[in-house]
Amino acid sequence: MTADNLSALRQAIDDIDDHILDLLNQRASVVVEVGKAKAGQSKDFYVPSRERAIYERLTAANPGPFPSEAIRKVFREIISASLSLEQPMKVAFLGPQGTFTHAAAMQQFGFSAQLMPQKSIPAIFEEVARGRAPYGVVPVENSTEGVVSHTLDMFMESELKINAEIMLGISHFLMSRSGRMTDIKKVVSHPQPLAQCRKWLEENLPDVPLVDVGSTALAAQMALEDESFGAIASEMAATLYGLQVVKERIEDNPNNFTRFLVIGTNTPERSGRDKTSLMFNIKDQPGILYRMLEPFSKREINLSKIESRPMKKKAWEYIFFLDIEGHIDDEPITAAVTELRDYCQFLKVLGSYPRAR
Ligand SMILES: O=C(O)C(=O)C[C@]1(C(=O)O)C=C[C@@H](O)C=C1
Repeated sequence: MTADNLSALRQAIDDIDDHILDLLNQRASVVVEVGKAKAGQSKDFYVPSRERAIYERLTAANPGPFPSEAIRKVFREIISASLSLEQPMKVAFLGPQGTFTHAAAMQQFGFSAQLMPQKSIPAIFEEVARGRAPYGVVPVENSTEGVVSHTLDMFMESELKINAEIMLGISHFLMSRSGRMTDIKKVVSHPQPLAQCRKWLEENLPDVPLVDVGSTALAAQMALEDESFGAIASEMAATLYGLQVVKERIEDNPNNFTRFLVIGTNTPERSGRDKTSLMFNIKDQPGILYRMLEPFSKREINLSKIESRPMKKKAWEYIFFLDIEGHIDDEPITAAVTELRDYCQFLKVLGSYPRAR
């Protein structure tokens, strides 16, 4: 290739980039108009179903060679930046910076959102309930460790609604100041990641004591202070805190996902592929467990999750959490929930929201 040829190709790229920039600005101007129209109708600024439809339409229409996996990431940032023109998007999440909840919030809301770290799950509910952030992100279940009971318990007291779900593939990284395995005299992390890396730790650091701390990000901060600490945290935490990665992806099960919920004050519009979460307490009667599922099975409504938690106020009474496929405004779902209500002492619809991919 000659130098002339290379500069001609670069000129072609500059021309295309100018065109992309022009189109981005045209798009941003339209989004500002959408914002004004929505404000006039008191509609929500953040519309997860519309965002999902945009990603899916563009991925399906992509002729290549631009990689389809990158389309969501690029448009995630375009939408995030556009949304910030409508309204600065504040999102409370379980901090400190670098937690998996931080990564989930970033995946959902992009870099232009104003992410606000909180000390606890109740603090996130509080920020949203008080209107200091329109949305919050909380972890709800992990594919290997099960539910995050703090989050389910919060729904017992809170009137907030689920607005979206986020699925995040979880990979654990061992990190330290020096990046040398031989310097590690203690391994620190949240109890869940420690449990998820149990086998790897037994095989590779059998005599090193394990220390539980409140979050993976806190573990990363501790490793930054003390060279003899190895922290198990996200790749994002290693970058944020400037730690050296000792070993990547040390989780025993590579199919490790955590599901997060976006909580807000409203119920999002129907998207056509939704999920509804319910919470209820049933009257104690023979056969009741069987009967509570009948309204769903006879309408062929798919249940994606059932979970029970002890009711704190009464011993041996339980609250059920049920996820079903469909939106609460879909006729069969409304009918099934009305029927279920007859067997319940109380029933709360925690939200209808677009299903994650
Ligand atoms: O369609 C809307 O309601 C918009 O506000 C526009 C837009 C976008 O940039 O396309 C921005 C934010 C919403 O969450 C969804 C889509």
